[in-house]
Amino acid sequence: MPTLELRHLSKTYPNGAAAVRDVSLQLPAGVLAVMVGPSGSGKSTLLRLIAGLERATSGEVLFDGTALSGVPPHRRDLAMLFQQPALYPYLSVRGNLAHGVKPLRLGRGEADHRVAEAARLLGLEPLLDRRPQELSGGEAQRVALGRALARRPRLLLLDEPLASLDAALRGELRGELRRLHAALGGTMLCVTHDQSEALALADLLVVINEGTLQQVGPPQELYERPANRFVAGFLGQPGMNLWSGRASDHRFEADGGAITAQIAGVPKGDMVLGVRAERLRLNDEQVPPLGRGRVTHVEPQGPDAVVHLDAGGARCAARSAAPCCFQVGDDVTLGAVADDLHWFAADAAGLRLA
Ligand SMILES: Nc1ncnc2c1ncn2[C@@H]1O[C@H](COP(=O)(O)OP(=O)(O)OP(=O)(O)O)[C@@H](O)[C@H]1O
Repeated sequence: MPTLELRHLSKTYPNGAAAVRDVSLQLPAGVLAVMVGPSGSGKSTLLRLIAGLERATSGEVLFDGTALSGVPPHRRDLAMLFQQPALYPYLSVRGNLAHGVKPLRLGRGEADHRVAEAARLLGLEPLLDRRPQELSGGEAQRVALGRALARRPRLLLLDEPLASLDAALRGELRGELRRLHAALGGTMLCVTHDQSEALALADLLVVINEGTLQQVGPPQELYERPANRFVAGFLGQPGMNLWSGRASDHRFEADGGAITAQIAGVPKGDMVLGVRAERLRLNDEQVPPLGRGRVTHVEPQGPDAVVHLDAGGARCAARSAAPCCFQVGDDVTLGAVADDLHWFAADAAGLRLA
């Protein structure tokens, strides 16, 4: 039985914003799921609906098969962690952790044990007597996480918990979240708009756009076989190269004519060709050619570089090992093996064809 199930969940705010549209989703027990999507795509609204902080316009949230409508937030066996940790300024770290378990009315011994365990797991022991204003941003976020974990909720909802931290701390806390999840079990649903964070964290990735669920699955599967053009373009740094064009007689020609490819097994007509930047080969005679492009700029990224190109008026990008041998203005051959070509419908839904 899945822990959390959303059935045809929709939310339209009184101002007419349709933030969540007919979302159905099942999260198996014990999974670390990460929801990702652009700003304004409805991620926070979905979390708030699950937590009971917003009322759904239609549809249901079920927990272990039981509908939660009418169950107030504090009666749901879940904890929610926000982007800005809301700690009680007049309580010490110990007091803040203890406050998390207060509503559970545990015996003194058990409450103390939960606080000590959360402090140990999150490395907060040296900070237990400090006040929130004496903590760094990362420490404060760890206390908020510890307070949520001390309750041992069966479902932990995290809304951009790492967004206010610098890159190094984000990486550290990301590792901690994974470790805590492995140590404590329970189901976690974490929201982020940072897709590289999502790829690194998730057992299960949930992609949402304009309030609509786009695809759910293991991150690598979504990266390698995106279900539609949105997922293809959203995941990846940079997102997948996408060329609109037309196919006929086993041959695709992109608008502008600079890119062509052989195709089999897809219908004729308007469609979109996709190739991941790391699979787009430059001046590589070993792979079938797709066409030609001109280098517009080169972005060094340490171990490799992103080479941006113009191919017949369409922009695209390729990854090239460092040191990068391409320069602005270079005219290069683009190529890719057949297995690295993705085909999508040209209509608004943009579903994967092959
Ligand atoms: N309380 C509200 N009243 C009216 N409209 C709202 C409210 N909260 C959110 N919205 C609208 O609903 C849509 C989804 O917002 P939501 O905050 O859920 O998106 P998000 O994906 O979490 O965005 P972000 O990544 O920027 O936090 C947006 O169009 C937003 O303007």
